[in-house]
Amino acid sequence: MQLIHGPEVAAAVLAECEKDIAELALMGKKPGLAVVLVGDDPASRAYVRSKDKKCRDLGLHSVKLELAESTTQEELLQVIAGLNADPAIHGILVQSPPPKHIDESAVVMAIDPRKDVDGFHPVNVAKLALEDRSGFVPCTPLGCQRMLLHAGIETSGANVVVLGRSMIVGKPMALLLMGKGRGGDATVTVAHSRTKNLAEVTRGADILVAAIGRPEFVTADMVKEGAVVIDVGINRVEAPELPKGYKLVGDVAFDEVAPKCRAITPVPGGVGPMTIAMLMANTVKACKLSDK
Ligand SMILES: NC(=O)C1=CN([C@@H]2O[C@H](COP(=O)(O)OP(=O)(O)OC[C@H]3O[C@@H](n4cnc5c(N)ncnc54)[C@H](OP(=O)(O)O)[C@@H]3O)[C@@H](O)[C@H]2O)C=CC1
Ligand SMILES: Nc1nc(=O)c2c([nH]1)NC[C@@H]1CN(c3ccc(C(=O)N[C@@H](CCC(=O)O)C(=O)O)cc3)C=[N+]21
Repeated sequence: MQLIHGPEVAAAVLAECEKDIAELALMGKKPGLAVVLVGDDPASRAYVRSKDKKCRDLGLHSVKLELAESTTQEELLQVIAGLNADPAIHGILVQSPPPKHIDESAVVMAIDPRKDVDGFHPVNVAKLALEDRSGFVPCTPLGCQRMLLHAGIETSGANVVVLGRSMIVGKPMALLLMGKGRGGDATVTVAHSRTKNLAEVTRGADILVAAIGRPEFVTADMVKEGAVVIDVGINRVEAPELPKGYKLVGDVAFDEVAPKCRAITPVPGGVGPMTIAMLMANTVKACKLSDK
C-alpha cells in the first residue's frame, strides 16, 4: 500500500510556484491574494490562517480580511468591488460558506472571473466544462488530480467513482477526470445521496474519490481490492482525550480501508495541504495572465 503524502506533493507544486514568482519578479510583478472571511467559524479561521502563512512563506502579497458576522451582503459586495479594482490583488477567495443572510452565488458572481482563484464563478465553471485551460479550476479537485499524477496512477481508461456532487469538489472533480488528456480520460461515475446500491457502485471503482462530509463513511466492504482511494473529507469529531478536544477524520474509515488499497491519501496530511498549494498556483497563474 502506497501512502500519498499531501505535504510532499504540495512541496513539488510550491517549488514550481517559486520559480514562477522569481520570473514574475524580474518583470516587476508580485502575485497578490486576498482572502475574505465573514464570521468566526473556528475551522474557517484555521484555514484562512494557514493560507496566509503559506503566502508569506512563498513571498506572495497576502491580504487577510476578517469581517464581522453581522456584515451585510451589500458591504461584502463593496469589499469585493474594491479588491476587483486593486492592481496588487490577482486572486480573491471568499471563504465558503458565508453566514446565512448572505447569498453565496451573488458573492461569487461579484468576483472578477480573472481573479476567481477558487474557480467558482460561472465563467470558470463553463471554461472547465469546455476544457478551455485559460480558466481557473477549483483548488481541491485540481489538487486531487495532481496527487494521482504525482503518484504515477493512470487515469486513462480507469473506472473512477466520485462520491459527492458539490460545485466545490465532486462536480469539478468529475469534469477534470473525464476531460481529454493527461490526468483525465477516465470513465467517471458520480454518486450522491440518491444513488441506489452505493456499495456496489463504489466497489466498481479503480479510483474512488470520497467527498461527502460524513466521517469514516466509506468502509472496507465498499472498496475493491487494489483500488486507489482519495479522501477529500475533513471532519472534526469530538475527542475529549485530546488537548484540542477534537480530531480530524476523513470520509474514509482509513484503518480498515488502507490495507486493501494500492494507494490512499491520509487525513490530515492528504488533500488539505494540496488545496492550499493549488490556491497558490492559481494565484500565480492569475498574476501571469494579468497585465498588472
Ligand atoms: N480537503 C480539502 O481541501 C477540502 C475538503 N472538503 C471536505 O470534503 C467534504 C465534502 O465537501 P463538500 O463537497 O463541500 O460537501 P457538500 O456537503 O457540499 O456535498 C456533499 C455531497 O455528498 C453527498 N452525500 C452526502 N451524504 C451522502 C451519503 N450518505 N451517501 C452518498 N452521498 C452523500 C451529497 O449528496 P446530495 O447532493 O444528494 O445532497 C453531496 O453531493 C467535507 O468533509 C469537506 O469538509 C471540502 C473542501 C475542501
Ligand atoms: N472559498 C473557499 N475555498 C476553499 O478552498 C475552501 C472554502 N471556501 N471553505 C472551506 C474548505 C475547506 N478547505 C480546506 C483547505 C485546507 C485544509 C487543510 O490544509 N487541512 C489540513 C489540516 C489542518 C488542521 O490541522 O486543522 C490537512 O488536511 O492536513 C482543510 C480544509 C478549503 N475550503
